[in-house]
Amino acid sequence: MQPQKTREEVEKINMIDTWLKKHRLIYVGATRHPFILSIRDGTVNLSSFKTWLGQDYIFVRAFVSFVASVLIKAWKESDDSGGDMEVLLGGMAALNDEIQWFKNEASKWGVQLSDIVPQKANKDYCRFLESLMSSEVNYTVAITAFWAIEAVYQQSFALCLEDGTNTPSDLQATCQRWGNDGFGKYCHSLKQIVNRRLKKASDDEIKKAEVALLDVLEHEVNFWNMSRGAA
Ligand SMILES: Cc1ncc(CO)c(N)n1
Repeated sequence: MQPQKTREEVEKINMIDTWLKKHRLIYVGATRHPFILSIRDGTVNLSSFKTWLGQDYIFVRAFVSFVASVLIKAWKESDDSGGDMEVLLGGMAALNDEIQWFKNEASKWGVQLSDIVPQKANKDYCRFLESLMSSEVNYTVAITAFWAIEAVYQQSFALCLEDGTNTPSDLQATCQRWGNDGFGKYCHSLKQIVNRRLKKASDDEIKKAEVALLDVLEHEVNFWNMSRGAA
């Protein structure tokens, strides 16, 4: 007979779900933010949307550098039994598309990207990404943050595509970008990598990864809040 698993062992099998249960309220705060709910119910203020668009373009440029740093950590540290590098490379390819998409979208909405000044929440978030790029931060912690950053957008925008929502037709493409099934599957692959790493991680690494997740959720809420300030 197999020895019974302790509660800690059971929790570690799917650490992410354990954490999302534990930090439910802050997760919901990041994934059902009033800005997203306003897109979903069609009451979104267009100046809010444009603010978000311009700020996110700046964020994504920093994010690409962060993803490159995660790829380097994967190469150096991962046993790569899950094909981590391919998943990360796919993410980078999607970001290449995404930068072009932001440029097209900005010109469609009359947003001049060269004039955008990063707001405080954006600068804080980019600085946080930079701190994770340090070689002192290990792969498990960095990829936990990476998954969380992608998952918040996936969950948020998928919410705007559900049946019975009033998402304005000219914002559908934006919601599709992060809310589509392919992006959902990609986030799921990232989550599996994170869970696999956390199962083998030391207590210290696990603690740091949990803090990184909470930091991401807080930065995401502050990021969404910027658009509200513009209304
Ligand atoms: C602020 C923010 N979080 C997450 C993503 C997902 O790529 C993004 N584009 N911007």
